[in-house]
Amino acid sequence: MSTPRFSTNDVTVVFFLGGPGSGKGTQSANLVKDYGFVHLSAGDLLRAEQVREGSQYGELIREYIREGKIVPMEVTVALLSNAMAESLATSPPPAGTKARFLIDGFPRKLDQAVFFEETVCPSELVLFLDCPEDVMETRLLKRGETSGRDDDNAASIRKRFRTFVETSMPVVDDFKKKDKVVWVKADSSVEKVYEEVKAGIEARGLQAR
Ligand SMILES: Nc1ncnc2c1ncn2[C@@H]1O[C@H](COP(=O)(O)OP(=O)(O)OP(=O)(O)O)[C@@H](O)[C@H]1O
Ligand SMILES: O=c1ccn([C@@H]2O[C@H](COP(=O)(O)O)[C@@H](O)[C@H]2O)c(=O)[nH]1
Repeated sequence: MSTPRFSTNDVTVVFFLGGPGSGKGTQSANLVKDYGFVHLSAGDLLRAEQVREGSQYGELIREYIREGKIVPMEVTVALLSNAMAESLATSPPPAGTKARFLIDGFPRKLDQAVFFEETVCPSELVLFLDCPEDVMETRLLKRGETSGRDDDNAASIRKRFRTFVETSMPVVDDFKKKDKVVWVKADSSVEKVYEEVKAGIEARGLQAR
């Protein structure tokens, strides 16, 4: 078995999961401000790689995202791992503290979770936003009016929901069995959801910084 690239002595990884439109990006902004997390969105990293000049993965990523499918994990894990290394090199955490990474929208498949924890860093916690599909759909269609995202349309949203239920929920269930999940209902206001997020992570020992 390989040694993870980052030690849990230096780095705290929190995976942030939830259906498309459940509010992960929105809540991440609060968590960065109050808890000193570095926010790494797997979807954002993939979208940046998609348009990077010279990327060999641009077309593949575009197709997977439009179809709501999960990009092969080697691509995503390399992007995340490199982003962590770059963050540690350019913005190290305050002396005597561990860097905190909030990894948004990843892992979305069981093999990704295993591969990341074995080769990059074991996670400390999984924060999960639980939101009904009809609420998420309304939010995504509204976001689609301005987001410019290829996948914020009715057809892609349906495919993303299906992938989430069939492939990503088993990841949450697996972490739940390991008692690693902070489970938050996410169909109320941004402020109310954040109160529950804070209470949940603080109960697991993560304090504001
Ligand atoms: N609690 C909330 N109440 C109402 N609207 C919300 C709430 N949380 C987020 N939104 C809005 O819903 C949309 C989706 O939120 P956000 O982008 O944070 O979701 P996400 O889980 O990161 O989605 P994705 O995984 O598709 O990127 C945004 O337009 C956001 O402003
Ligand atoms: O680990 C990941 C994360 C994302 N994707 C692909 O990107 C889109 C959009 O992700 P968001 O989190 O909604 O920004 C997702 O539907 C997947 O196609 C991925 O393949 N792997």
